[in-house]
Amino acid sequence: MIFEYVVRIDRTGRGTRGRAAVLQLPPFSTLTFSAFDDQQGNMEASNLALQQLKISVVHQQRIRKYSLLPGRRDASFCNMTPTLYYPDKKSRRVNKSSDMASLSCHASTNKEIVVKLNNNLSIMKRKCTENTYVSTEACSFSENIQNISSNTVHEKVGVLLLNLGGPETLDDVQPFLFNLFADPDIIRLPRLFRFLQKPLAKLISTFRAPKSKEAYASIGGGSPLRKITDEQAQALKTALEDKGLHANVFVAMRYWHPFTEEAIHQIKRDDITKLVILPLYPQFSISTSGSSIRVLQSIFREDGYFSRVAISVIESWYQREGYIRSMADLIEKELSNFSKPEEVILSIHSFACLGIEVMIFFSAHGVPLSYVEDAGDPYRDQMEDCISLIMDELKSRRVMNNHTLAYQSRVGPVQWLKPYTDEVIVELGQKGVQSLLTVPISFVSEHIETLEEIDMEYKHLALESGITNWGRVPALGCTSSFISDLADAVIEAIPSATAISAERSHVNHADKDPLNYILSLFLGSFLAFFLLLSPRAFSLFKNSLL
Ligand SMILES: C=CC1=C(C)c2cc3[nH]c(cc4nc(cc5[nH]c(cc1n2)c(C)c5CCC(=O)O)C(CCC(=O)O)=C4C)c(C)c3C=C
Ligand SMILES: [Fe+2]
Repeated sequence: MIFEYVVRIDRTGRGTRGRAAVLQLPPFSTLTFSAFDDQQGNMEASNLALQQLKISVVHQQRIRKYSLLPGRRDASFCNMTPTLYYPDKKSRRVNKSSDMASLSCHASTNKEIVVKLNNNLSIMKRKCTENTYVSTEACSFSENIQNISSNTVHEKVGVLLLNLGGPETLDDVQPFLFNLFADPDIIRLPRLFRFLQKPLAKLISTFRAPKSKEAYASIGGGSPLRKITDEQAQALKTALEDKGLHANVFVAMRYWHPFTEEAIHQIKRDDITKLVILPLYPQFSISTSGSSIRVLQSIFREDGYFSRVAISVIESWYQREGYIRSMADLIEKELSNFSKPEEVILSIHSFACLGIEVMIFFSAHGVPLSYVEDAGDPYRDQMEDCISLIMDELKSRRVMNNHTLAYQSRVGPVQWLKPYTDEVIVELGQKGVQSLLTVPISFVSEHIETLEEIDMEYKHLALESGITNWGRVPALGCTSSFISDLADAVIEAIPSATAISAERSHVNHADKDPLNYILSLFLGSFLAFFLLLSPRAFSLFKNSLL
């Protein structure tokens, strides 16, 4: 289904500031906006109009706002896929004058799209489709809801879950760490030094392995990640069946078994024709979802099988109602176990300053600061947004506790996102906070950093710092409301699955340039010599890893 709207640029200034049109969309419909400027008739004005068009998706009481900017594809945001069509290239709106650009959004079940009009824009008219009516104030549709199974009757749908992976035995720890540090999205070396990636990974993994082994030994001798992810995959498959979609669910781990290649083999074996890629990280980071997606992209480009597969990537999903509600449920439940409700209520009014209130302490896995500040990683923004959504949800349930966010698990000598979890715990203790409820927020399974770092190291530090009541919210795991929401995310992503570009990966000519190569060899050897043979640099380097 395609719905089209025309947004008119009104140069007379007669438009109404802040007016909103509410469009109620049936599942799997497409909404196309076009902008045109009938006085000027040029593309620039149309693009400008689209830049000014603010589109929000209503999640019950909450409204998430964002602007659709030309060139920015924000595929997963609010379950909408904005795409700009330029009339001089390939536009469906060929019957109109050339001063149009259109924007199409795939909307999902029960969503309302609110189009906020700025001062000089107005929604002018609706195009096409039967049973549809529209006004400048409100537009709604009464189309039949498309049946999921009819949509996919000739298709074999696959869901590919992406995760980090973890060592299953203590012997796996060093090779697992090698795979992790050999990832150019984890240790981001300048191009000139890329050839040092593997030797450096070998060095760092060898130094770090004893400390990591100790941590894995303390949680039973290995990571629980594979088992939990397999359980989540099975639960997701069942939830999809319950919602009428038969799909095979695969797991691709980035640094340990089952590796991405193993999942790819299974996808081909099962003749999958539509694939939804779902990272098990709620927020996007270059170092997590980004790294796994990069590996997949290169496989898809090289393997002809995937030119026939329609693919949809859900890059992040922290903003989904089901996830936010499930997190709020866990926090609320843990708060009620933590302290008697009267205590919480009293603390809100009068005892907060005495430190009686339970502080909700979100602890996210950190990333180096340079990822966010230099490489444009949206991780910190998404994390902050995620936390404010959870807190809004809690407030709507009258849970009024204070909260704070800090970043844990830093590795190496560089600066990571601040504040650091360990430092904040000490500060809170000094300020007289007595009760802390820790919420691991960047991951949906129990893993080494919840079971060892939070439950053992941080708990110990908190108790030492004067915090007397310590609690921790469990990871979501297979919580049914959460898995059901992931299933909805998959179903909603299916209509936007498209064939990937047939374009093959190209080798950067700079990589082939002999002068560059010699220069990087020389500088790389110098760095290796400096690190490995200078005792002082060596010990600084080693200490920074431990
Ligand atoms: C959103 C989650 C994660 C981000 C972001 C992330 C970035 C990141 N991690 C390292 C280094 C290590 N991570 C390790 C384990 C680990 N990391 C995550 C998640 C994120 N990492 C998880 C879930 C796990 C645990 C897996 C398990 O076995 O249970 C480890 C190994 C453990 C240890 O030695 O501490 C390292 C090392 C970097 C450098 C980084 C960003 C650049
Ligand atoms: Fe990590």
